[in-house]
Amino acid sequence: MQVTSLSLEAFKEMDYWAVEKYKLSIELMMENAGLQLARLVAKKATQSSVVTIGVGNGNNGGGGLVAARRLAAWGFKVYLDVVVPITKDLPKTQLERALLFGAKEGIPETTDIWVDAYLGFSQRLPLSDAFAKSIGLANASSAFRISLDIPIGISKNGELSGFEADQVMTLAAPKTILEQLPSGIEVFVADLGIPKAVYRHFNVEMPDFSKNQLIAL
Ligand SMILES: NC(=O)C1=CN([C@@H]2O[C@H](COP(=O)(O)OP(=O)(O)OC[C@H]3O[C@@H](n4cnc5c(N)ncnc54)[C@H](OP(=O)(O)O)[C@@H]3O)[C@@H](O)[C@H]2O)[C@@H](O)CC1
Ligand SMILES: [K+]
Repeated sequence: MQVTSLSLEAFKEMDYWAVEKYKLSIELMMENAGLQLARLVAKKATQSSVVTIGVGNGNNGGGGLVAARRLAAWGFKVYLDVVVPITKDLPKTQLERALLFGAKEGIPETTDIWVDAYLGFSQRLPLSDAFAKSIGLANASSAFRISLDIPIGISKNGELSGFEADQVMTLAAPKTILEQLPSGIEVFVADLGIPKAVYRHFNVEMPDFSKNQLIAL
């Protein structure tokens, strides 16, 4: 029987398969993730909106930085809340690109849309104080809040004690951990470009990305 959502462990395996068997690099998939995230932010934004994108030192942060670059390229005001030093190669390159495109480091006085690309599926709880501080500021602000892939601070059974997202844009396939989120939170799934054969191999239903690469669940 096909399943419609995946555990984080199963998703990591699926992802590994796409990289190994189809030479789909993380950078390519990150580009797809970041573009869809930028589209979701832009739908909510006006040209005067201030967007803050929070990033950590991993591929979740990397996806957020691609979104930052795309949004800056479209003319939006983008700030980056860089919580920890960005030392890993790919996120570091994405940070350089986003800054060259006009994103600014720091948290502005007011934010209209706050994006959580702090940490994704490799997050361990409890979070360090630096992440907890940023989450506190985001939750206390009046910003509309969007999480990339899974919210930072979500527990294994889906309790949301971290970033209080209004929307979550998850990648490639729905994740079971997101099924426990409060019903008011809108969840979207975005296409990473993983082929149907990989979904078939893992017995998971592929969302119909043929018409739309950003689908509301
Ligand atoms: N197809 C794909 O795979 C694609 C994946 N993409 C995205 O990648 C995401 C997964 O990325 P990821 O594995 O790099 O890890 P991520 O969740 O960003 O964490 C980063 C690092 O943070 C650290 N850390 C953990 N817990 C911590 C804590 N409590 N306090 C402090 N630090 C902590 C830990 O580093 P360590 O401490 O182990 O050195 C960890 O490695 C995924 O959710 C999706 O959004 C897309 O970009 C496109 C394609
Ligand atoms: K996140």
